[in-house]
Amino acid sequence: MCALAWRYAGGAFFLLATNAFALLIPWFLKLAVEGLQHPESSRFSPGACAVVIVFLAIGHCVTRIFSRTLILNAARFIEFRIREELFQRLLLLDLSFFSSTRTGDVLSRFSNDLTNVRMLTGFGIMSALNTFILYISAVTLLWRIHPWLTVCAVAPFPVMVLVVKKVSQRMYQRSLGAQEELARLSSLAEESVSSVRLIRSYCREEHFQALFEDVARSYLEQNLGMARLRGLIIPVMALATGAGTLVVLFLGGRLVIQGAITLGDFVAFSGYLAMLVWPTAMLGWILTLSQRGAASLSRLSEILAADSKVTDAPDALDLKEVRDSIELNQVSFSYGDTVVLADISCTIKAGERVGITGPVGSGKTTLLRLIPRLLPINDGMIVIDGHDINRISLASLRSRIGYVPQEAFLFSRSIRENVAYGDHQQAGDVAEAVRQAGFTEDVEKFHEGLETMVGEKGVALSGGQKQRLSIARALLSEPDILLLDDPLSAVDAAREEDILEELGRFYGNRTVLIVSHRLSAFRDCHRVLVLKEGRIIEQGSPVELLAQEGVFAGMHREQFESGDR
Ligand SMILES: Nc1ncnc2c1ncn2[C@@H]1O[C@H](COP(=O)(O)OP(=O)(O)OP(=O)(O)O)[C@@H](O)[C@H]1O
Repeated sequence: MCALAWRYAGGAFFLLATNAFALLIPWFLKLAVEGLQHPESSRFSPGACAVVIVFLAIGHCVTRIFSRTLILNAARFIEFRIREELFQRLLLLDLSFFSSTRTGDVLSRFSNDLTNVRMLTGFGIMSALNTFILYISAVTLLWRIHPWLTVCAVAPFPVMVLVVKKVSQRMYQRSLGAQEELARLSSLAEESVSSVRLIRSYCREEHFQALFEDVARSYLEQNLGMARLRGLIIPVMALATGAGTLVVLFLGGRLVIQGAITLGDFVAFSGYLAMLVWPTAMLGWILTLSQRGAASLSRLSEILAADSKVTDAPDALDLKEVRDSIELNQVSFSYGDTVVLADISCTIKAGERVGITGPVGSGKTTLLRLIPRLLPINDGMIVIDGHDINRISLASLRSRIGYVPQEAFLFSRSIRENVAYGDHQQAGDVAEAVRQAGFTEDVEKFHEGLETMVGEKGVALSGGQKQRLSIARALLSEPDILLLDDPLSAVDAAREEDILEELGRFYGNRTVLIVSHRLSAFRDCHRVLVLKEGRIIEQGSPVELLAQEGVFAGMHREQFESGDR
């Protein structure tokens, strides 16, 4: 049996013990009362009963601690494992999952849904077990004292279960609402803090103040509503207990007078009935908890069971180095029903530098993302060094490729750590990569050089600096293939010249694909592909394309005239 099952089994054992101790207390109270009434015929003196009750109370307390610790900790372990697995799955999921799922939604699965599952597997299971044990044993004992009195006394209980279930459901809705308002409040506060300059320059302080007040008020109302509901539960329980006690007092009292039950029986009966009140209220809560937990489990399993199209084939091979060409054979790609790339075929020889340009949305980024398998190929095939990339292990394929995405993502760490991010062996020369990316001059201006912290998402760096850091990160791993997605869009023309000079030296024998709107980025390229609506409409060396007088030549003319070369 696994450790978790042992914890639950141990927890159940201690729950049994704790209930046994609890149930014996009213029984000894009964014996004590009978001892007081008939000292001559009773087996235990009231004093002996009091001592036993003290020991029973201690036993009850100790076993309760063990049962709670074992079961609630088991739930914590379950939560820990699901969280781990969830995160592992998230890192493996296809990019399409992230395009179709909101970040807030993913985060809420990590917080709300995991909490619901923990509550179900901890408190839920413990309370269900406890209620089950207590009901079986207490009702049996009540029945033994007097069957009809038992039926009358527990009659109001189903009403209590229904009311608590209803109230706890509404409380859950309120708590969801409150959490959503809190999330809105936090993101509004974060947005306001990060855009404080913009708010001031447009004199929008009052507007944001009013917006914040609205959300804060709605958060307050949700919480007040929750407090009102919570306040309802106690009177409901008191009502049900009172009704039960009234029945016991009225009917039970008469039974004592008639001599059908003893006074001790009456005391024990009242004790057992009181013990049932809390577990009965719990029953309503457990029902809500299990509905909520089941819904959360199914939301979590959507991620846990989500299919990833980009995975390693069972017999995936390791790509040690890339010596040969990259071939694209009739490659197509669609986002849903929208065709983004159609029938792309071309061969990029080893060491060739290929520029890719075309209008906005023509599929350039998508084409680059297909090569390291960041997106799955819908149709056709990409072959590197004679191997279909779907048969190459993802880790080895990606380790041979340096990819500089359009938007540089930086972690809030130092420049050095950001550059060395992909260098698992920490063998690369960070300073050299920084130099090759044309970033040295900027780094030297910072007091702490490479150790400068870049702030959250690199707020302390300019757009161009972020891009160059991103290039340095890709260069550090000395890749055989370099994929650059508009890497110089935020870099000024003078700096672009220097970076291209440095990059040109780094290119060496590497195969390079560089996407750019600025044609000047293609100065070292042997060939340029022009994409339009997902198809290659022109290709050739820059000189050949200029001579063709097509789209490329038109773009060149425009940029030449506007001075953006
Ligand atoms: N995650 C996505 N989900 C749905 N459609 C997408 C997604 N990403 C891109 N697209 C669409 O695919 C098309 C091609 O996008 P892509 O980013 O490849 O174009 P691009 O040529 O690189 O554009 P740009 O020059 O602006 O960088 C666009 O029409 C875009 O709207």
